[in-house]
Order: sequence, then C-alpha cells, then structure tokens
Amino acid sequence: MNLKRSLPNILITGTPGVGKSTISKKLADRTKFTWRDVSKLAEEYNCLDEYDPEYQCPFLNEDKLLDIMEGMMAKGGNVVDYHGCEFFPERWFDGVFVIRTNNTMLYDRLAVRGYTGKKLDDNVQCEIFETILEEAQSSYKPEIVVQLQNETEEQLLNNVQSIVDWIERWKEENI
Ligand SMILES: Nc1ncnc2c1ncn2[C@@H]1O[C@H](COP(=O)(O)OP(=O)(O)O)[C@@H](O)[C@H]1O
Repeated sequence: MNLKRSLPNILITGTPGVGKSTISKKLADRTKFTWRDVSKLAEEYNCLDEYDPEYQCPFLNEDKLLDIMEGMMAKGGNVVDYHGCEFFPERWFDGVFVIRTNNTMLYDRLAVRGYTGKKLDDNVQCEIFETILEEAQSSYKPEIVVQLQNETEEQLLNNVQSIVDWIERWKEENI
C-alpha cells in the first residue's frame, strides 16, 4: 500500500477477450475512477514501435509508456486495463484482478473480433496455460491478486460489484 494515495489503483488484467474493457468501463462508470486503457494510451502517446510480424501487433516501448503513466498513477483512482502485468511497477497497484474465461467461449469471442490463425491460437493457449495469472502471482503480493471468472452477464455484474465492494473496504481500511 502507498500511503500517499487517497484512492486505490486497480489493475484489470487477463488474456485478450476475457472482458477487461467491459468490466473496466462499468467499474469506471460506477466509481468515477479513471479508466486507463493501456493499449490506447500507448497509441495516443506514440509508444508503439515497429510491427512484429510474428505476433501481428506493434512492439510496445514499455519505458516510455511507464514514464507517461507515472504521473497519472500518483493520486490513485485509476482502473488500468491491460493484457499483461509484469512490466508495471509493483508499487502502483493496490488490487490486481485477473479476469478468466473458459477456452471455448474465449475462442468464439476472439473469432468474432476477427482473430485467426496463430494470433487466435496463441491467445487461447495463453488462457489455457494461465499465463497472465502466473504473471500476476509472480509480480504482486498474493493477497492483492484476485481471479474473477467472466462468462455470463450475471458474472459480469457480480464481478463489477465485487470490485466496487473491494474499493469500499480499501477506503475503510486506508483513509
Ligand atoms: N461476462 C460476459 N458475458 C458475455 N459476454 C461478455 C462478458 N464479458 C465480456 N463479454 C464480451 O466479450 C467480448 C470481449 O470483451 P472485452 O471487454 O473487449 O475483452 P478484453 O478487453 O479483455 O479484450 C466483447 O464482445 C464483450 O461484449
């Protein structure tokens, strides 16, 4: 915990397609926290380097992005949304929520998004092998890492509510 923050910073992470943006947007609407879509920030602040043909996406200039985000994170009240979590400074986050979706449902969501071939297979395997969960567990203290299953509309509402409740508890304990 960082004593200078009056509100917590939340990280919403997980494989592409698990529902991070959907949850982050609803959470930001409910809490008035600021939604930081890291992929969009990277584009907006020119942190994308040349295109990686193997993974069909541009390389991220992590150092430049972290420098830009540092000031945004200082006061707390951020919902940071990204499909990776190990390159952020550990001190930035009070709660890390790893969103999970079963493989067949994730496959369908990514296919609808237009993913095909290696990109589609790699992302589904990322979920099967729990890559992001392991990344989160090795990068942050276990007590701040929470897994949330996100497959149905009911789970979506419950997940948003449980993060809202988590924020309220953080405020009671830290303010
Ligand atoms: N709990 C859910 N139930 C049904 N569909 C969902 C749920 N959460 C997300 N989705 C859908 O799955 C797709 C991927 O969600 P998105 O939030 O864009 O994922 P991410 O930001 O992790 O890539 C979207 O079409 C979204 O509407």
